[in-house]
Amino acid sequence: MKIVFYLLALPGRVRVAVRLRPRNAEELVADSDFADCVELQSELKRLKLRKNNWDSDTYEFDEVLTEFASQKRVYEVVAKPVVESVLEGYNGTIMAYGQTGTGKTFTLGRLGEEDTAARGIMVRSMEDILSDISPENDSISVSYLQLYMETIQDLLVPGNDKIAIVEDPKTGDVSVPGATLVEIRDQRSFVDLLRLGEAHRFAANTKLNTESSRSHAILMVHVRRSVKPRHEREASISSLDNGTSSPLVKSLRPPIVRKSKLVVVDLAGSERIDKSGSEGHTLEEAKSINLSLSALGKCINALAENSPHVPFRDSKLTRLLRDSFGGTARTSLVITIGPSPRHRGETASTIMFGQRAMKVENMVRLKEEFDYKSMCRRLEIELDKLVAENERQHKDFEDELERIKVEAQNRVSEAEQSYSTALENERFKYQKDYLESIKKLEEQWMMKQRMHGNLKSEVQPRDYLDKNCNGEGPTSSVSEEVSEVKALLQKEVLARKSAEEEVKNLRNQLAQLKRTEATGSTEILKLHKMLEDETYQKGRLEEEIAMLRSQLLQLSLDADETRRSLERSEPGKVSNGLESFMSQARRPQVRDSGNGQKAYIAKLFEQVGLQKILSLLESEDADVRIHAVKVLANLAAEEANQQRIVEAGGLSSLLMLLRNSEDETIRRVAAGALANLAMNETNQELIMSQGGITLLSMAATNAEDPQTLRMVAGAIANLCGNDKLQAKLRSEGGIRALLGMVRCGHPDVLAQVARGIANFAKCESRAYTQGNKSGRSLLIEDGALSWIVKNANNEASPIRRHIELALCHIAQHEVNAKDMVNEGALWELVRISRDCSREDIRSLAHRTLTSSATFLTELRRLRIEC
Ligand SMILES: Nc1ncnc2c1ncn2[C@@H]1O[C@H](COP(=O)(O)OP(=O)(O)OP(=O)(O)O)[C@@H](O)[C@H]1O
Repeated sequence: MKIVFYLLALPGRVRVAVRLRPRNAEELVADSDFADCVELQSELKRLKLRKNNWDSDTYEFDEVLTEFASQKRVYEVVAKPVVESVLEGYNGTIMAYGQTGTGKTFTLGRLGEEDTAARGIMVRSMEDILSDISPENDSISVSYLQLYMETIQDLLVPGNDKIAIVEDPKTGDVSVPGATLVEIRDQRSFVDLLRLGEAHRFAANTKLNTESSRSHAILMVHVRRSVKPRHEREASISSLDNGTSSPLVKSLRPPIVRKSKLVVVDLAGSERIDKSGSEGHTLEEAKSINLSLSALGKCINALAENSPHVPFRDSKLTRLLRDSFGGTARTSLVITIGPSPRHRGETASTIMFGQRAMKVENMVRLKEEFDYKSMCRRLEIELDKLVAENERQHKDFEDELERIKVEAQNRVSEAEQSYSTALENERFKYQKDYLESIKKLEEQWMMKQRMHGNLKSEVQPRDYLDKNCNGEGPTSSVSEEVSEVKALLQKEVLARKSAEEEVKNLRNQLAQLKRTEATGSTEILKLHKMLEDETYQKGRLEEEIAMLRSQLLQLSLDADETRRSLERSEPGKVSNGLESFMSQARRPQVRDSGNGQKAYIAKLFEQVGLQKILSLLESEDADVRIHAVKVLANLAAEEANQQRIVEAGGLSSLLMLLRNSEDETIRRVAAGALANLAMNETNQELIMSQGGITLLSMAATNAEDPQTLRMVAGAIANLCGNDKLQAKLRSEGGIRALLGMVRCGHPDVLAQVARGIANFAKCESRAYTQGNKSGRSLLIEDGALSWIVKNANNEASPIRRHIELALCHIAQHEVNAKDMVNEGALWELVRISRDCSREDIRSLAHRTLTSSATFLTELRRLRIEC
């Protein structure tokens, strides 16, 4: 998608210069006895065309260039202004028209290689272009075409015959997308290219058995320049980008480019229109030249006469030049004439062509477009970087995983090793013990045998051992040892099994770890986000619970206190009521819901009395004051209580708290209570008359806590909805206080600010309609418009809806239209009229756009349909 902005549209007439060629050798001889057919008065910019010896017609041109005019001067008056405006971003056309041999190619196409003073317009134009652009940011490319017999030929790549003319239906811009485009980096390469083009033109003409004057040569120079985004150019909007944008955000902002085009056209010799047949050219060729040049003449006639139909489609030449005549380009035409009286007819017709062309008005336009291509390139680089970074991190992760795996394996094999060594040692130890025991038994047996002189007995030590091992006597201890050893062995076997089990588990865990590694990072991110949300929610809930608990507790304390003080003043009279409140307050259903609490407070209000609650606002005890103001705020939330609160002086007390209290909670709750009271029109006036807006503005400046700011903004927003208070509210700083609170950025605060602005805009709109207001909106005066425009498409719908309404209200009055256009509000109105989900706002925006002359002009200029 391409987004094009049209920034400036200026009317510009086609400029026409006439250039006289000096007599050539033939004319010097043949016409030696005759005067020139023209007389030039260059200072007066006049040309006299002789009718006969005594009479002549006089014509005025934008420039009259005599036969002595240098190529430099011709460039400066004919081409330089066009080249300069091409460099500023406008399209430009320079064209030469005239009879064959009168110097069109001399004027436009001379390369001036031997004599630099002879350089023509094409070469000089490129010199100026190349010296003005910045090679790093800008680019120049060129295509060179020939139009012969209604066929477009590519002079840079002769085989290329697929060149169509494309007209942009919206902008009217003409392009030839099939033409070869060659990028130009220096003057040398451009001159080489012109030479190549001329060679191809010559070859093509030879092949077609024609000559140059029968074809039109068209050089197109495309200039593409980067421009700073408008907001960088206009320091006034610097708040939009105060250097805090991240590089990624910056890279998402597409650069802006200006694309312009310089077209230099060397037309075919004009006399062919009349003489083609008589000079023996083929009928087809003559027809073709006739067709294109006479079509051009017809278009110029139609444009000069402001005719509703201009026959651009009659020939390829006129289609190609559509934006040069009556279009968006700055156009300069040089008509070339010869001096010979023999060609007076052709000269006269050339002069008439020039005269008519002078009447053609163009509307030159500056356009910029977002350079999505280069943004894409930039994003691709950014993406490559991110991918590389991601790969690097992935590799680090893999390496780390591998390291942990190796470490785990090492530990496992170490454990296995130490386990088997320990097992081996144990086994060895027990075997040793066992053998020693056997040895001991054998020695005992030997000793016994010796003692009983029974050495010859048949019984062998091994039998003795066996017997003892099987049963009673000294062998029983050995058998115990053996079974102990067995048990130990058994234990070791089990320990080994469990170690093996553990190793297996560790391996499984490693495998598991590998499997989950792919999804691991996204899961962690998700969990992280969930955790953050949960923590935030938990914090809020905890805050709410703490507040409710403290309210509940304090209510019972207050009730106690009130009861005691009432008992002291009117013993027995209200004690039953307070007793019952105390018990109610302690009953669990009080905690159940807001409704239960409200009912409880209402009953407290009934029975304890408002005066008592108000007197607690001045209590010595800060906690008592806090809870008294909370009770009051709860009461003020009920419309039924509001009048009584105000009559009892509650409004003044709340304002006093807002002014004097050093406790943020008290100020917050007092502002909340004021916001509730400010829903009623009478209260609004009372609040204002008691300096409420100044106090609320002070609170808005000093508070940091979003909840306090929300309450303050809510109170001011309600006051903004009162038609009678508009001027006072603004003069006492209400609008600025509202706008100041947007610093907090909390969506709840922004929603209240937006509501206040919408209320204010609605009242103002009513005042305009009733004739009570003229002049710019006070919101604009106080600088609210840029914030409004910036937030008109805020993603939070409560903010967006209020702002959309505010914009529609402000836009309804023509006096605001210019500021709205300048601040970019028009785009938002167009968006609202197209995309807003609420039909009433959508149609309000549409009505507003179509009923304002300023908006309609701007929309037309920007070619936006509404
Ligand atoms: N202002 C001038 N001063 C000196 N010589 C000129 C001037 N203009 C044209 N000539 C010479 O006149 C001859 C014809 O000029 P040129 O080829 O530019 O005419 P042309 O209008 O382009 O003709 P064609 O329509 O046939 O292409 C050339 O030899 C050129 O050098």
